[in-house]
Amino acid sequence: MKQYLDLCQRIVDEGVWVNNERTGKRCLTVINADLTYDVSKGEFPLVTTRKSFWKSAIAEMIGYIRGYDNAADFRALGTKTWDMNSNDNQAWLNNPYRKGDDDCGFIYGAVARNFPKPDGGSVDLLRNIVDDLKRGVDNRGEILTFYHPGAFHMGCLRPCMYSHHFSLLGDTLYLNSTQRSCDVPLGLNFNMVQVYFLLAIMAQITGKKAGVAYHKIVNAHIYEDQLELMRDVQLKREPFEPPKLIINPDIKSLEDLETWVTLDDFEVVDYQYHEAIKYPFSV
Ligand SMILES: Nc1nc(=O)c2c([nH]1)NC[C@@H]1CN(c3ccc(C(=O)N[C@@H](CCC(=O)O)C(=O)O)cc3)CN21
Ligand SMILES: O=c1ccn([C@H]2C[C@H](O)[C@@H](COP(=O)(O)O)O2)c(=O)[nH]1
Repeated sequence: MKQYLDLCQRIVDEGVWVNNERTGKRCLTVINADLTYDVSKGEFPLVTTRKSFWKSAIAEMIGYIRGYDNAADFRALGTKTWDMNSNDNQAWLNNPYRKGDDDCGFIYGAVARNFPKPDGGSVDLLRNIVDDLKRGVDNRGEILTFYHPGAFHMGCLRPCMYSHHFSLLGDTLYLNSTQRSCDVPLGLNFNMVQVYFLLAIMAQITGKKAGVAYHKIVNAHIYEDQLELMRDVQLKREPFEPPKLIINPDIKSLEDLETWVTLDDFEVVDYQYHEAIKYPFSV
């Protein structure tokens, strides 16, 4: 939590205004931030200086794991986060690849579970990583990537947290996640939860101990219409002690995550938080 608040304060104090063409808004921006979550110690990075809808964040990551490409599927799992990007962005609405209402196109997990090979066919990156880790193999390239520049024109948004690199030291699993672009008031609130969750659940389904997750952010920004709420409301609040994330121990495989798992399999205990803040969302 301190790491999050320090980053927010750094943007307020040192950020540079940058015009963003896609959204037509200005963003107060810094370059490079490194956040660390010790999953072995249960350091769940949930924001306490406003109510965080952590279930939405976990639902989004499960949707990526399942390879979803449709906002209706994300909604059925428990998150509305893809509604606006799939249905409210004019450039995407005009895109001939859009298959209809709620279609997100070729994004995130849809790419990673079906990564096209230049010589034909595709690779299921996640399946391969899970199979390797289960056998105790780390080939120094256990990289779950959502980033395919040759397919950007076929999706509603380029992936922001685009790479998750897993490593084994003995039977302890580590994760390095990289994010190219970060909406600190809204997106990061979810992305921190997702990095922690991804390491915890991958350790659980591969039979390894969870170690540390390292979260690298390149462009960290606050949109102009979010700044006042961040500077004058959220940053004036005192954080509470962090809560704990409890995951159903019956989740034992990638197939479990793909089939029967719901948000009822996750619980957050001892979550004390300040009241919700509604930050504007830029499509
Ligand atoms: N501008 C922008 N920022 C983002 O963070 C973002 C995107 N676009 N596009 C793709 C996804 C969608 N994400 C989202 C979308 C909506 C919320 C949001 O509205 N959060 C509210 C309410 C959440 C809820 O009720 O479940 C929040 O207060 O956190 C957060 C992240 C993260 N990503
Ligand atoms: O997981 C996510 C997804 C998206 N974001 C934010 C970061 C940016 O504000 C926008 C994406 O815009 P680009 O023009 O494609 O950079 O969404 C996030 O923080 N986390």
